[in-house]
Amino acid sequence: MSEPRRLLAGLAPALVVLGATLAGLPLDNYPKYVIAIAIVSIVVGASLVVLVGLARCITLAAGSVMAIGAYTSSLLAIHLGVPYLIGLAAALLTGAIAGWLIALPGTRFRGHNLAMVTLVFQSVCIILIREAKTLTGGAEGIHVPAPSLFGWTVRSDGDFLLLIGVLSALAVLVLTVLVRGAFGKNLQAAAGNEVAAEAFGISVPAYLTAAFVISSVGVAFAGALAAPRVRILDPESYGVMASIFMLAYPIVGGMHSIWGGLLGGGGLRVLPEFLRPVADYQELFFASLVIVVVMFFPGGFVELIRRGVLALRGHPAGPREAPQPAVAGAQAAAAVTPLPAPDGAAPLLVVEGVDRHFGALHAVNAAHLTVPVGGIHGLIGPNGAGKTSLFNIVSGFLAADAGRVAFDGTSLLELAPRDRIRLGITRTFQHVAVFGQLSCLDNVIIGRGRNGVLAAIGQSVDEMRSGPLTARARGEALAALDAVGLADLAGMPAGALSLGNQRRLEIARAIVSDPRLILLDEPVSGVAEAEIEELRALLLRINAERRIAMLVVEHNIPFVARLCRSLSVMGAGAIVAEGTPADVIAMPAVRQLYFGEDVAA
Ligand SMILES: Nc1ncnc2c1ncn2[C@@H]1O[C@H](COP(=O)(O)OP(=O)(O)OP(=O)(O)O)[C@@H](O)[C@H]1O
Repeated sequence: MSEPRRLLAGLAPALVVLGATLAGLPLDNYPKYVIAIAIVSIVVGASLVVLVGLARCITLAAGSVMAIGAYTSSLLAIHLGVPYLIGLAAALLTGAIAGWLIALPGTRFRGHNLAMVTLVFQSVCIILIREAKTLTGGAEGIHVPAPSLFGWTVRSDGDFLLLIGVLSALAVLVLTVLVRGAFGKNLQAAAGNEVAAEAFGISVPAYLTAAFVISSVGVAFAGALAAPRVRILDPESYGVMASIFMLAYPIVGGMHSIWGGLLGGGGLRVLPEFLRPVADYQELFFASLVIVVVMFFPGGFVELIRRGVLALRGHPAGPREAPQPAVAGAQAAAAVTPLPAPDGAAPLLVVEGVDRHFGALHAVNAAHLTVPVGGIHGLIGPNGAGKTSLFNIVSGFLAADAGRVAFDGTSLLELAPRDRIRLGITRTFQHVAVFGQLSCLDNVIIGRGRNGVLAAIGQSVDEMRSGPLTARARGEALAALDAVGLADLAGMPAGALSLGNQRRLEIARAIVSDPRLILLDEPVSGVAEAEIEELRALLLRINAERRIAMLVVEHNIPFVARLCRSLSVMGAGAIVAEGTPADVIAMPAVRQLYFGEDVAA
């Protein structure tokens, strides 16, 4: 996408909100009111896209969070005479606290358990507001004074529309930057595949907490914006039905883009105006709409519009993978052979005396192995031998009971998986773990490993204006994609690639951070026979050109034998043989253990 188009795409949702505001100003009072309330719902919808769409966390607490924003700004104005803008800022703060409080238990649960957690928060909040009568006016409600800013008292419907429209456009702009930028992409990665996300420096709990906080800040802000316009605040308006209605915004609009929030929030808020003749059946209509969307258009209105546009352009099927690109050098695959082991290469990864029990089962028993700098070491063994357990201990996804795992002298056992990338260790996965909804380019950018929450927020701002961080990240990622022959597919959603290309994408993601060691977990599992030799050539080329060491767990013995310079064989949790592939595979004990051959015969 060209730079002006990228900027315009980032600004477009906020411009639509401003456009709706300007279009509403000449209208009568009632349409002005409807548009103002619809714009507030757009802010709610866009905020919920962050939590419900990108982070895939269900919430039934949006009503209470909106109430928290509304009551914060209003009570400060009523009881302390706090100016409107400071009240709005306070609503952002209480919204953030509410999001953080929900996240404390919320990040540990998913699905119906999370729904229950948020429902409890919702109920407790509404009960507290109702019972704190002297402060909040209780169930009877409390009158909110007209806000005033810099001497301008906001009274008329036009004034309210202008105020709400401008501030909402700002909120939508901020949310757009976050959703479209590195923060939104990393959040989708965290929600899509926690293990892969953690392996590339994305702290899943930190991102989910940030999603709860950002989403709650947006919803509370919307509550504070709307409060003076609705004039009387009462707790029942923010009850569980309101929460359910708000949850429908991203579901109906579309969960993965800010436009879903706009279409869902704005659309569902305006729809009742068109349903007035059948007002008694409104709720039935809404329920049916949600069911129809979930069943037939899980991508919501956004998906429906996208399909329509593609159909008009004559591409009804959406993005498709182009014919398989040739990997540079693949033609010469058969000629690529492992280099001899680097003479006297220093040990890079050292595993010593590692133990792991599962109950009475001794799954890893005093295991040891060494991968030298620039070496390619294979780990083989029959099913259940303990290879995956040992691999997971090395990659940090399984704790060891005893032993030592050191990388270039640094002990790894105390490090979280996401911290290993900083040392220069990356990995691929037995079951390919690309982030399917993100483009190949974004998958590889995540592989750079600079994925802390604050860094991603900074990167999101940089991406909006295509600053130097973005240019560098894209340049490095494109180079890595080029190295594996996928540069032409950079913009393609990773989930649309063939399995062989997803394996290559994983390799690009693993090499982009310039690691010193890649842990390859069954790299040719499920790959078509014809592509295995290409992948072997690719790995050998990467090893030779970038001097990246590799530890490979694999069942495909011919592949391992032609890729690796040294092998360890596991049997019943222990390392039972090691040496060059030719020597190891020729050992009678290994043939018996691995291939079940009768050595005595
Ligand atoms: N989380 C777990 N809980 C209990 N037992 C486990 C667990 N993970 C592995 N095991 C057991 O530990 C032993 C070693 O399993 P592991 O998966 O490490 O072997 P493997 O060599 O990788 O096998 P495969 O090649 O089939 O993947 C097996 O008996 C397995 O059933």
